[in-house]
Amino acid sequence: MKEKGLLIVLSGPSGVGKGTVRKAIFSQEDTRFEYSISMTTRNPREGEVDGVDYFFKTREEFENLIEQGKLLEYAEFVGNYYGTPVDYVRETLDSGKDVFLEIEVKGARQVREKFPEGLFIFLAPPSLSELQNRLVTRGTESDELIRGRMETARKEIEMMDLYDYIVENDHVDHACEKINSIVQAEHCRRERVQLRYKKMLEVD
Ligand SMILES: Nc1ncnc2c1ncn2[C@@H]1O[C@H](COP(=O)(O)OP(=O)(O)OP(=O)(O)O)[C@@H](O)[C@H]1O
Ligand SMILES: Nc1nc2c(ncn2[C@@H]2O[C@H](COP(=O)(O)O)[C@@H](O)[C@H]2O)c(=O)[nH]1
Repeated sequence: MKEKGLLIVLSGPSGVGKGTVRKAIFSQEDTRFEYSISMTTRNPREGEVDGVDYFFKTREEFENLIEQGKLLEYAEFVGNYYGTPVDYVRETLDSGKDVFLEIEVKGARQVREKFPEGLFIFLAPPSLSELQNRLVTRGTESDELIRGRMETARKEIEMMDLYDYIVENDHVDHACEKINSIVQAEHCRRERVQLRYKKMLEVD
């Protein structure tokens, strides 16, 4: 039987740099991950493309997806819905490929319940003031929305211990290197465990 892929969940507060780090990882030639494009009800930002950055949905469409059980997880984040399409994730993992999710903390908790064998990585900011600085510099949210995201960030940072690994995003290159090393080490660990089971079963 084909080995299933690894489900990698990158989470952390808004503005910490999840998207930047994910794009840097995916721009590497030898990347072995498949990115799961999320659904959202928020309006596209300038330059965002439907089906590339997100699948943009109306609230009604999103609520229908929830009712039909089409989402692996979903959450309301500062006034908008965000969710992960379940069929894509399951089919890609079944085909043996690693799937990479970039989602907020409430969603990551739901994924943990359904996929306890997943690899959960929290991307942390060097400090709260640097987080705020990144949100302000990005310039995509109003002051009021930034305040909302910062309030949520404080609660999210309290959940950091629920993750398998915490990676500080001080420099994008360092964060990418750490994430790639964690995934590589996790694959080796899992292969060793499987080999040990196989041997045990052969002896019995
Ligand atoms: N290591 C870093 N040092 C300095 N600035 C960074 C770093 N990583 C990302 N940034 C900048 O911080 C801002 C927020 O980054 P990004 O949009 O990737 O965050 P995010 O966590 O994906 O946010 P959201 O969850 O809201 O989508 C961007 O302007 C980005 O260029
Ligand atoms: N629970 C989920 N959270 C998601 C998903 N896709 C993105 N996100 C997170 O939402 C916030 C806000 O995103 P933004 O693009 O409006 O800045 C951020 O933390 C994203 O990581 C998802 O499918 N599920």
